[in-house]
Amino acid sequence: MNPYLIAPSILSADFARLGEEVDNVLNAGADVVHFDVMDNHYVPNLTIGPMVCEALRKHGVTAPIDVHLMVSPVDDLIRMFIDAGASYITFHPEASNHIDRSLQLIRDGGCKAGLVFNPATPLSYIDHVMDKLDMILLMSVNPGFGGQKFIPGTLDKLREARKRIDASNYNIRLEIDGGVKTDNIREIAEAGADTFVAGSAIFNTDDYRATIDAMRAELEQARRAVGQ
Ligand SMILES: O=C(CO)[C@@H](O)[C@H](O)COP(=O)(O)O
Repeated sequence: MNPYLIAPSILSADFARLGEEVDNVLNAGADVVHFDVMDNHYVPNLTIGPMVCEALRKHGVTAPIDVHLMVSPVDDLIRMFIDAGASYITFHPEASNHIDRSLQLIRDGGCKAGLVFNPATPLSYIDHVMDKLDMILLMSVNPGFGGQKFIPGTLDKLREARKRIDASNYNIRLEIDGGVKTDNIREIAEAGADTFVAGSAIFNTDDYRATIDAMRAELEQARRAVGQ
């Protein structure tokens, strides 16, 4: 099993102080910067693009930047985020005209590639592209906004995805995004996730380190429970 990674979603950060917010959350022990890109077309909201990713790199961020594209179409932005310094690039399969080609584009650009599944999107999209995946991201809310409630049915979907990954020969991260909090992260990890996006649960607290430490303590319990 891969080490557990905590990936704060900067959607809930103070955008007026973004560089400082990212520094603070990384200094508080976060592993990955989760970067939500919304286009007011695929989802009903508008956020940040490749210029902001590049600005974070110029600011000195060396941690992995995990770019979640909630856009349609995807290929032009994939190219731009490769150039902007992304580490992971994930997209929604129904937003790409050619899923295999878009995944290959990401890998050819030197980034790790992944597919994202909305709560009602079937996992079967992974069937013929497992060899091109570094990450599967399950949305546990409908995409577009931070601060929503975790949809409990996602736990079964996580178990199914975990089985599929373990039965394959590939090292694919299983990421969860939406409504992840200190009081449910353990159950989510026990269902099979290894990468945890949390926006409001971290950025809406005064003490990022205390929140991340509390999440890690829960994850440690999960690790014991799943026997890793
Ligand atoms: O991609 C999204 C929303 O579309 C997420 O990354 C949210 O930003 C997570 O926020 P919280 O539910 O953790 O507040």
